[in-house]
Amino acid sequence: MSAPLLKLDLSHGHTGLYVLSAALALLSHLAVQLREPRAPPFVHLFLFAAAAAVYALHTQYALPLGTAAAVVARMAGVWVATIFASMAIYRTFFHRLRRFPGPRRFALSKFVSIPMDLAGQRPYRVTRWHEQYGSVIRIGPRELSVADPAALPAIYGATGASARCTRGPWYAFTVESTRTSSYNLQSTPTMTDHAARRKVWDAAFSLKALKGYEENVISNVELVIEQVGAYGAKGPVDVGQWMSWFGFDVMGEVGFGRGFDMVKSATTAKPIVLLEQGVKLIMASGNVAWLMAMFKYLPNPIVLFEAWIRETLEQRVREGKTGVVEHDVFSWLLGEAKNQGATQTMPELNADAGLLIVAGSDTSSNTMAITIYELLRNSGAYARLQAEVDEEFGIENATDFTRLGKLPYLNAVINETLRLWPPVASGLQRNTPPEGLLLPDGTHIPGNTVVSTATYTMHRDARNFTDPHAFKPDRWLSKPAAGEVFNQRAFSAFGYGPTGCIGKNLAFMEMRAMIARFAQSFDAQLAPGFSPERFEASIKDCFVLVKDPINITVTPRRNAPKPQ
Ligand code: HEM
Repeated sequence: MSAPLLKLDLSHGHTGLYVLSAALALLSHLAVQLREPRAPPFVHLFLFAAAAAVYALHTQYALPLGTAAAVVARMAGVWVATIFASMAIYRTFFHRLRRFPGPRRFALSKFVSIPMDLAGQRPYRVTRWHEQYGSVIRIGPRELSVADPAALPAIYGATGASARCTRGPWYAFTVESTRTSSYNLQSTPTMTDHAARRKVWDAAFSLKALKGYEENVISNVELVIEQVGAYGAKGPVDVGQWMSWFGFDVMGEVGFGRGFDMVKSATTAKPIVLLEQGVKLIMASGNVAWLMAMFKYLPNPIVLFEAWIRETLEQRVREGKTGVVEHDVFSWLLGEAKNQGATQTMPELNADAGLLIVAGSDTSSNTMAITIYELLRNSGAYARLQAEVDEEFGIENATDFTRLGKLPYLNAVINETLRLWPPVASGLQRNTPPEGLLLPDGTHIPGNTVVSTATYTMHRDARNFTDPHAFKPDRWLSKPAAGEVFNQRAFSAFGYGPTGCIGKNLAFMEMRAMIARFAQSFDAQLAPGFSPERFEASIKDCFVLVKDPINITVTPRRNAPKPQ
């Protein structure tokens, strides 16, 4: 037996070992102070140290293996308890964010946020905290939430300190959870790299490119109208489900020429089932970096969806070379549309394909479904929309995108729905640069702080919108009356600045055509027994909005315009 590296007297028990664990925990805290552990190496180190300790106690101190393992398990317990206590004390009394108000528990650890995110309650809780503590609050150990519209340019703007911000840790987590481990456009950390990458995407969403997608959008809208008509003749339909199928079908086809045929088959395709499970995992586990990064080592929906994307894209690239595919987003990202090669690597393109499906589907489909819900829930709104569409289009199908863009009430109902139910409801995290950020109200946000604006909160704030919880499309149509407020600067459903939604125009194409054609084709009502209160309480923010079915009855229009 060789001499022990560290001489410990274990003849009077193991107290010395536990004191050593506590001391190591304090040293570990010092090592990771100001930074949250980000990646599995941290966990690997811990597991390696534990295994080494068992081995050393067994071989160097002749403890039986079982006893050595039990002692090390207790040492690990002491280590964990000490580091948590040390972090709690530091974060409460010494941290640079200690002066910001907010719910105390949430300042101690991101673990505390997991149940809230699993339940999809983040925007609602954050709103209550803002009401209680003010406009700038601490919602995590090194995280602040801001509910002041004037702060949007300061945090997300293209110039000044905001341009030196990087994407917050949540974006890195979404990358760390994948095996490709490649950034997509949205998660690209620095604003300079993002701007370079966005140029490629800009071409795919130019007016010329959008024109190429029109036919595809229209044929998918028409298929929904046909299917909802057929299924609606048999009984109530869940309009949320139909819009979701439509959203994915369009994104598959417009994205890379590969629809999922979900509207046609009235079933959810396997990759989409995986995706829906995966995004919930991201939302909940994204609070704790190393937890998220562990997922990629286990079979889980995210890596299975990733594998599907990889195969689909490889096939798309092969087809592109034969010149078969045109008019899809990837014809631009792959450089086919301009007869050039792709400027991005294959892992980057895979990551972007995943982003396209995630960012472009549930966002628009939730908005379409909830717009139809709001129109049916609010007396007279649906009939008013029908009248507007009839007046413009008569017996012609309402699919001319230029004319749809000019219908005031149609656009107002979509915007009002986005205000009440923004599909990206929680804040978009930024990491502040070393010098920090100055907000317009004079608040200085220290460097290396995670900060975001609270979209849902600002949309539901009576200081920005009179009667903020009511569906009132008219607020978008005329100047506010005396004593009323309409602060359009607070409306940030599509994000803000250079990282704002690139798909906004495509989303509006889909939403306008779908809602107008729906109103033109059907008389509709919320199904008997449907409870709006229960439905609204069911809406959760699980990275995408998750909600109960919206059951409605539809019948062909009785008073539709007739040919002259
Ligand atoms: C009602 C519909 C939509 C809403 C409310 C919405 C909202 C948003 C928001 C808030 C962001 C900023 C996210 C961030 O900074 O992390 C964003 C980014 C993005 N959206 Fe949308 N979106 C919608 C539809 C679409 C559609 C249809 C597409 C695709 C065709 C799309 C593609 C993207 C992409 C690629 C980004 C990342 C942009 C970047 O980082 O530069 N979105 N969207």
